Amino acid sequence: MIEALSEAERADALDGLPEWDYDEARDAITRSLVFADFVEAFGFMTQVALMAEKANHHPEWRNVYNRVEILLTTHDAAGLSGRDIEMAEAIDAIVDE
Ligand SMILES: C[C@H](O)[C@H](O)[C@H]1CNC2=NC(N)=NC(=O)C2=N1
Repeated sequence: MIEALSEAERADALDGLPEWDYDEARDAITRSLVFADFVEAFGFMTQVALMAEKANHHPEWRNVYNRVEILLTTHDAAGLSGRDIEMAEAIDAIVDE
């Protein structure tokens, strides 16, 4: 069982993730991305999917044409955990490639 982050831990982590918003209702973080077209969006999702599978930590997400909305939370912790922070950092690195 993994622990959800405390409020102070969350505030610290979010300082380092300026592209992510906190969703209080879900105890989750979200990021919205817009790509040039569907191929770019789905290429990004493919990279994230392979990384997520390796990490055994999976995003909740939605894709509409060139837009991808991502929500990260840890089901095993019923809230935001360090695993979500690591995944957000890894997603940011893929976006910035
Ligand atoms: C059994 C397996 O380890 C769990 O179901 C993993 C898989 N992927 C997961 N993904 C997310 N986002 N949260 C989890 O708690 C989680 N748990």
